[in-house]
Amino acid sequence: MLSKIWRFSHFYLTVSSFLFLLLAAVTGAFLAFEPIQEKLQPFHIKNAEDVSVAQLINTLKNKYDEVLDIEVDENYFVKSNVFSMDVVGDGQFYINPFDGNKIADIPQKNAFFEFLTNFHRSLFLETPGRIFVGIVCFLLFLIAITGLLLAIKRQGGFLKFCSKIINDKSIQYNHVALGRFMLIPIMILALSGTYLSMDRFSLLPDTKDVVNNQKSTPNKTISFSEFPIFKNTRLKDVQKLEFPFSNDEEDYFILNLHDKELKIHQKTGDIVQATNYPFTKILAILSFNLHTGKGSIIWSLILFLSSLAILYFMYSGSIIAYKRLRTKTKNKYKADEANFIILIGSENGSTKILGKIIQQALLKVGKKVFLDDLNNYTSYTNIEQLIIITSTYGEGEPPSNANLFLNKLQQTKITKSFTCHVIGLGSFSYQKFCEFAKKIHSQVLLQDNINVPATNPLLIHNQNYEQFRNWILKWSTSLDLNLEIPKELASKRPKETVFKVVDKQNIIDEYDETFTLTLTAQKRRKYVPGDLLAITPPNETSERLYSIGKNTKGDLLLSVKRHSQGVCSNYLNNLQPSQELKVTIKKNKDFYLPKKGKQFILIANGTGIAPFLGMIHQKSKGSVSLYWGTRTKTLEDFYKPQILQAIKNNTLQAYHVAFSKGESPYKYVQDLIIRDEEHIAKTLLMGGTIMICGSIAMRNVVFNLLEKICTSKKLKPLEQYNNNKQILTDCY
Ligand SMILES: Cc1cc2nc3c(=O)[nH]c(=O)nc-3n(C[C@H](O)[C@H](O)[C@H](O)COP(=O)(O)O)c2cc1C
Repeated sequence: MLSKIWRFSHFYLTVSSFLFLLLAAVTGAFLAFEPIQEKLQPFHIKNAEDVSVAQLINTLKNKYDEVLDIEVDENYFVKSNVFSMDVVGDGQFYINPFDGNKIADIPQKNAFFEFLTNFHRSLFLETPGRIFVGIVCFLLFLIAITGLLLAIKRQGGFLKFCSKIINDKSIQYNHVALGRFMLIPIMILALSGTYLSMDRFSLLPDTKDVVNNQKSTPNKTISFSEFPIFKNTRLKDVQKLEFPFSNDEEDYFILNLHDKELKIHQKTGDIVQATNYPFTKILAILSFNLHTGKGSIIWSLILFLSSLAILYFMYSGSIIAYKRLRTKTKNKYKADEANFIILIGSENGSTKILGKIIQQALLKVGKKVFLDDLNNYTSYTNIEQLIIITSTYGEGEPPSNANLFLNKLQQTKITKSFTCHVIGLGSFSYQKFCEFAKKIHSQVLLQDNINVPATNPLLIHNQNYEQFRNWILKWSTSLDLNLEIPKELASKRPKETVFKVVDKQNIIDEYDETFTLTLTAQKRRKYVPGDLLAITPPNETSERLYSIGKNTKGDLLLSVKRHSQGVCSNYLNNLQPSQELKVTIKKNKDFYLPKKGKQFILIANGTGIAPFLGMIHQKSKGSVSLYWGTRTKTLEDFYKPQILQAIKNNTLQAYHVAFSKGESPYKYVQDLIIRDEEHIAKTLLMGGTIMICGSIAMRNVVFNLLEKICTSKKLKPLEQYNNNKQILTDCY
């Protein structure tokens, strides 16, 4: 509930201040350079800040006929207003505090920065503009606070706020990861701006603390440079010193320090009156420096980055909000009219899109369907089928629109029995993969009157649409429905590419048949070993994915096992050289040979060798070992020239093979792993990468072995290597 409030506030605060924030951030980014430009002016004299006031007065009095005042700015540049009958000149200028010489005239304020400053402060609307700017600045502070609370919630609590954020390549990741760095400076920026506005409109209490000292004795006259206060005060503590206007004893030196103003008797040097600035004024000075970056190049640069970060947050926030709004639920039928109920558990909306796809497809064939959040679960009068699709968050926690579901499931009396299917969306990067969907599935299994055909829920990694689509098609066929499910999730369809078959080789042994297709693209298309090729056989609706290999000429290489009933493998097997086929290339960046690292171990079984046949020709900075489990030597011979070529070119350093049906001391790829466990352990320890491609069964066995190696060699738990992407898999 609380997180809903934060999200709601975060969204509406940002929307309400959107335009000004945009302008403020853009102008702020430019203005951050003003203090840098000022600081880089050649008016700075080394150690000027350590000169005492007495020393400076002495120097100036000797050099000029009259000194009116001295000012020291945030950069410790010293200005003085002097009068002289001599050629040394008079007026106000920058001086060298060591010898009193003029360094430079005071330059005019840069017109560009002046324009921007006025716009930034008041939008050229004078007082109403300043009030508006002050309010928006306060809103920015609230936005930063609500954003911080949301980030804490997303990370699973305050203590985990600084723990690693799993990079799921989403825009939310960028939003949160950048937020962790930039929210604090943005808060300071917003708070100091708000404070300055309040100060400007005298909204802060102004309680001056004035201390009057006893009048001094008139006959004790000493020279200025001997005044203890001047001797003990360095320029770094001074803002301004005004000299007495006349010789009248009632005319004092007025010394403005950073925290107080002193009136000093011009003959005796006694402090006649000390006015401590109220704390609010000291804070206002601090706020000014923090908001403008005056006096510090580093802080100015941080302010510049914060302004850019605000712009990025506005962009990423808009996309996140758009995605959420796009998935707002609309229903044609009421809950009690519907036979199909789809309930969604989603935090960021992607799961909802899947629910909508089923909803639209069912509506198209005239079915009554109702789509809702899991939290709104109730008893439905006409329900026949319930489809639950949910993501998982935190450590196996429900998304925020599903946290009440399990309780409601227990409490709601089921008046009409129905069939239920559970689909979980999650990511292998998290320890508790699709945990919430699993929890739901185990709970619905226990309910009377709910028929659950599947023993396990369908669990989908990384929103794999293909897997989801295939499931829906199978489910709808079982209900005799002919649903039209779009082939691609994205509104922008990926480009189809025409490839020509340049070579085809079949390898038939007594066990089965494998073949390779060498394809060349008609138009130049960029692909990387590890990418996937999506092929939809003619007259078919669902596509099949194949890992892409690449030969030394840059042609695309497919390795396919022919299944006697397999529609796609038979379609591909029937292709002959010079025939064409249309395919789409899907980027699979999670399975590229990493650019960094010193050790790479590639593990494959069967046709899982395909992407590795490309990778072993890539130039990497480390040593690459290939482990392959295949059936017979005949099969190996088929791929061997490519492998030998890579060894010759020194892009592959080691190659190990096991034959499950041939003569070999090693039957399976896992036997090789047991043999080389030292090498595997060392690779993990040194930050190297293990890539696995092939069957899921092989992956599971290899994972078990890796787990054992991690325990016996006292490495970190396997999950950690998984999480930091030292183990990459592409299995089917
Ligand atoms: C902060 C965070 C925590 C997550 N925790 C898990 C988790 O524990 N288990 C899991 O399988 N997936 C986890 N995921 C992945 C999401 O469940 C997955 O990306 C899902 O597709 C998001 O769907 P949605 O956009 O509908 O919320 C997490 C994602 C994020 C951003």
